[in-house]
Amino acid sequence: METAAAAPPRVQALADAGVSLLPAQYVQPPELRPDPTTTTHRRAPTAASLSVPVVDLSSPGAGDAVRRACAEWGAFHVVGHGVRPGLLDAMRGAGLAFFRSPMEEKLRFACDQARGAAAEGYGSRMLANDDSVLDWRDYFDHHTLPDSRRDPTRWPDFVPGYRDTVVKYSDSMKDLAQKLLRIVSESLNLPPSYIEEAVGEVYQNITVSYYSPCPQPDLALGLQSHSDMGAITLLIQDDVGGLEVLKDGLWIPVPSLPDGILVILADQTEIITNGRYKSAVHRAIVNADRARLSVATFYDPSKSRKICTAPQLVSKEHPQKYRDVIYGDYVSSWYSKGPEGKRNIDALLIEQ
Ligand SMILES: O=C(O)CCC(=O)C(=O)O
Ligand SMILES: [Fe+2]
Repeated sequence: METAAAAPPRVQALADAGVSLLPAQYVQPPELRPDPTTTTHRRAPTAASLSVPVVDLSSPGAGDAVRRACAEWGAFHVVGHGVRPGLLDAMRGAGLAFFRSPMEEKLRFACDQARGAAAEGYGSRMLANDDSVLDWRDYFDHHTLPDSRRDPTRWPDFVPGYRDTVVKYSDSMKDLAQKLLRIVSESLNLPPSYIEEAVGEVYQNITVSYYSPCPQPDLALGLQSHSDMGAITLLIQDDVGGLEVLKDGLWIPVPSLPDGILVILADQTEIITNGRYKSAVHRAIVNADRARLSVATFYDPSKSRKICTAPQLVSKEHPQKYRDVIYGDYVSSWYSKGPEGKRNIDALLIEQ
């Protein structure tokens, strides 16, 4: 178990101190760097025509567009989603105000390392593993649902309106995630409530990530390559850019879309849909000039929930791909091993 003394400094403190060389703990191995010379995953040329699809949820063709986007990308922007644009801006604004506040204020809400890697609060590192390369990122994680986990007194009190904004944002993202899960279920000819019921009671976390300017951005990652572990993630970001999605071996930049929300399918949806829809592998790169902010809202099962593939999607042509899994076991395997360049979900593959 890690001790508080071993905790790395906040990335923002390193950046504010004006370090000109990236500390060794943050240096990625050559093959994982943003522009590696040796890897199968290259970055798309800047003018690449490939970009994450945009689906207008208010249009009659939304169902078909979601089906295509899920099958081809596992990630897509939604517009026409019905969420008040002012709420998206308020959430980004609250997050930014937190990170721009004095360090001693922020540290009053530091996550408790002793409570494990997924503890709520202000933190910097994800993996408990001491030898893993660190992300060039600080974050604030909020436990927002179910209500029994939601304790706003654990969230910043020094940014006016912060707690109220997070509560409103949480409720609104829950509604949108459920609407999307219904569309996703129907797009596979499952009953509309199928995936929502397979996931069970929603465990929602909201993570605000803050990527400080990085002295040597070519050597670092803001957030290493991963897929999200739960069912579905909804992400908003500012206009700085840095999020990339892996598509057919190429890293494709995901620009921010004003008022748009990025939908990212996560691993449990891949298991439930028998791999018809894949979780999207993504990462965040950093830059030397501008800090970047994103807000990810994770819609996850409870730790005790058993996740199983929909029998309707298993057939002779589509044999079951993944073993059933208790969600808590799935999460602990990730925290103990880390992604190691492989997809976590591969550990569940059934030999065909
Ligand atoms: O900052 C981003 O754009 C990505 C965040 C993310 O992928 C995550 O928190 O899981
Ligand atoms: Fe993610």
